[in-house]
Amino acid sequence: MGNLNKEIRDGDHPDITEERLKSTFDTHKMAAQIYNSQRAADRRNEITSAVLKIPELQDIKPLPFLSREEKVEEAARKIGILSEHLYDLVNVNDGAELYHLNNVVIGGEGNPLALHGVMFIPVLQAQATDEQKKKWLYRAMKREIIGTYAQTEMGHGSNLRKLETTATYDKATEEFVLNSPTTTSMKWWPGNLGKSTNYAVVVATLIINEKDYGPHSFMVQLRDENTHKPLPNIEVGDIGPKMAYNATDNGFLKLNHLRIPRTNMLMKHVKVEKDGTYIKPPHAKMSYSAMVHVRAHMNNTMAYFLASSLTIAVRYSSIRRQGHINPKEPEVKVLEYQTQQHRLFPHIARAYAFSFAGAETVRLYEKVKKDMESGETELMADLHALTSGLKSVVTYLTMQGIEQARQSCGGHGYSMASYISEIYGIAIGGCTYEGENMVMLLQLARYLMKAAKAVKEGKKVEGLVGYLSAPDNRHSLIDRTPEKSYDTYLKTFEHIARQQIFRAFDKLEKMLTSGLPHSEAWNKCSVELTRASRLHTRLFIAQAFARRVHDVVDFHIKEALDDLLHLHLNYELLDVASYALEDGHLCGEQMNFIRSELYRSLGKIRPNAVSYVDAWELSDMELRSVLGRRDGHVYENLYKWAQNSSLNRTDVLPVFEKYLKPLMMSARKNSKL
Ligand SMILES: CCCCCCCC/C=C\CCCCCCCCCCCC(=O)SCCNC(=O)CCNC(=O)[C@H](O)C(C)(C)COP(=O)(O)OP(=O)(O)OC[C@H]1O[C@@H](n2cnc3c(N)ncnc32)[C@H](O)[C@@H]1OP(=O)(O)O
Ligand SMILES: Cc1cc2nc3c(=O)[nH]c(=O)nc-3n(C[C@H](O)[C@H](O)[C@H](O)COP(=O)(O)OP(=O)(O)OC[C@H]3O[C@@H](n4cnc5c(N)ncnc54)[C@H](O)[C@@H]3O)c2cc1C
Repeated sequence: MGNLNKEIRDGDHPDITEERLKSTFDTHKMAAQIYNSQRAADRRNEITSAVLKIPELQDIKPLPFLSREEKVEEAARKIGILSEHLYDLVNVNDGAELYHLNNVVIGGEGNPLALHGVMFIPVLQAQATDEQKKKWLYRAMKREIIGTYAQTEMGHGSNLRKLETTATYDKATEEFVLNSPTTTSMKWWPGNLGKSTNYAVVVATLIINEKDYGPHSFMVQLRDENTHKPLPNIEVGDIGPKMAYNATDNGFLKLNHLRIPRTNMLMKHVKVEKDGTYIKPPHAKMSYSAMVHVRAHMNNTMAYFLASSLTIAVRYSSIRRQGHINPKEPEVKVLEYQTQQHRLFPHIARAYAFSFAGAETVRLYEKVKKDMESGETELMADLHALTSGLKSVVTYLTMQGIEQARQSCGGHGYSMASYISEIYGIAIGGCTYEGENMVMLLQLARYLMKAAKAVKEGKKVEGLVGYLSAPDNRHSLIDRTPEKSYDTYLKTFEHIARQQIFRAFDKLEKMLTSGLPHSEAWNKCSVELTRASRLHTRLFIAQAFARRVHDVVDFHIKEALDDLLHLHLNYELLDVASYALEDGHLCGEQMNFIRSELYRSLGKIRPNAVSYVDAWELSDMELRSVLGRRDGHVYENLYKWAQNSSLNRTDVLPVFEKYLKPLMMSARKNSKL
């Protein structure tokens, strides 16, 4: 039998090999859990190997040394080369394969086709009629045209009902007139809008006979297909540098009474007839499908970002030696410190949890998408609630985890050589895009309040909120169950979420009864409401983790996942324990029990720590991190990496003659006086 950890190679740093030899599970079999099938895990590695054989697809130099313009150019150059090899490298109908290809070759900072693939094509698939698909979708899929999704404006992103861009129907010419009447009405932020795309699905407020019908989607050609020059009545450009995503040209767009044919409104579900008659869609929010598409996939992209930074931090912690635990012995790997383990291991567990919750979410999304094609909309509210909560909680916890990973690498974590700060910048965009986190937590809260009302009225609720009408224990039985039975943990999470949901509900009801208008009462309860949404979502994540562990057949994989789940449940419970202490559901003694289980878990995870992150099978090419190198040879490569700095091209910079020398000369002269 070969090594269980598949990353072991001759010549690697002995400290990292020592870690890998301790693995109790086959890391490639674990990858099958993370990527949902052995085939998917195999394909990732096959794609990486194939890419490594194409020299033009390698980074020209480490990305942090490129200027913004060079980053934009480098991403476009690679997209061009990828286009030639695409059909040999991936199954183009498999989103996971495309995403992996993107991560290996280009990385997370963006590329000209990102929004084209992530939103433009999905919105056409979901909202275009067959005729419209013939006109745009098939061309888009062949990349004859490149598009984006232009919704957010300078003045409005969250509140779509107040978008200022108007699409006014002109019955006489059977056209819509698209207009940006104010500075704040300019589209602002859409990815790749600035310079790369020649088409956009523009979301504008539909006006017919002076009546406002709310946001609708329109296809707009932005640029000439040959010259790429902006078309008349269109002003378009880049919004400038951002915290990250700097290979992406997020853009602005001003439409000056631009006329487009009536048939450019996406009309699969909703229609404006020639005479201006408006025909409603089966569900008012069907036009929000592209956003739900991205939200449903965000758990997995966040899990990926979190796992990337943890791979870097855990590998580095296994070769970084500093300080002593036993003064008579050599300096220890920093991974031996309990504080380091506590800082990193719970986030490893979260990355796995997000991936498992993500798989369930994508399954529900696929079902709803299929239902919607035939006009069936029953599950849309469930999906919207679930994805709203998850996108908010998962992005926020990912942000925390990545920052802990960075700090756990000490000074070198702060260097771009770690690449963690770039991953952080990219990932935290997710707290904002696709619905600002608080706004989306409040969307979930609407759903939870409806369920709470039903329960109060004596009705039974089911599905995601079924636990609200299930029997509850007054006191948690957490310390009175056999090992590896997680039922009592999950029941405790249920209790906490239920209590908070009803606390928020009661507060809201009390305010409404006192005569406060609903929107004011809602605002005054909104912190409590967002807490309810978070607890409900964290319960779902824990349940999804437990469901996956329950389903695993392979003994060693199950045992290893079980250890992570145990850590997850204890860590997360401690994080939210104050809610259960408040009403005596948990007592001080049980808190001690949870704490000691947590510490025991850290010890159990420790020997497998490197293998848990190796199981994500993130190649050096995609990690782009000196600290996270698979072979553990960090120090010599850190020195090599620094040689890329343009400041090192000469021993003496011109600034010396220009500024520093005069400064020192004058100081010396003065001190002689
Ligand atoms: C050749 C080479 C190939 C190489 C391969 C390359 C491939 C590239 C691959 C990978 C690259 C990856 C790159 C990733 C890039 C990152 C992408 C970033 C994308 C970011 C894009 C955006 O941000 S787009 C803009 C997003 N904007 C938002 O999300 C706005 C948020 N606001 C809203 O969504 C809405 O305003 C609101 C939901 C908050 C409120 O809406 P509204 O005012 O209309 O409703 P109400 O609050 O009144 O609610 C009424 C009622 O409706 C229900 N509801 C709302 N939404 C939905 C819904 N979607 N579905 C179902 N129901 C919904 C709501 O719950 C209410 O129900 P009630 O019953 O009345 O309570
Ligand atoms: C990296 C990145 C990529 C993006 N890509 C695209 C794209 O491709 N296409 C596109 O159309 N857009 C894109 N966006 C825009 C993005 O979708 C919006 O910025 C986002 O939806 C948030 O909206 P906002 O900017 O209006 O925030 P605001 O709503 O102005 O948020 C500001 C504050 O107000 C609070 N707030 C607002 N409303 C409420 C409320 N009702 N209740 C309580 N609090 C509230 C928020 O919680 C937040 O704290 C992108 C943004 C980023 C950062």
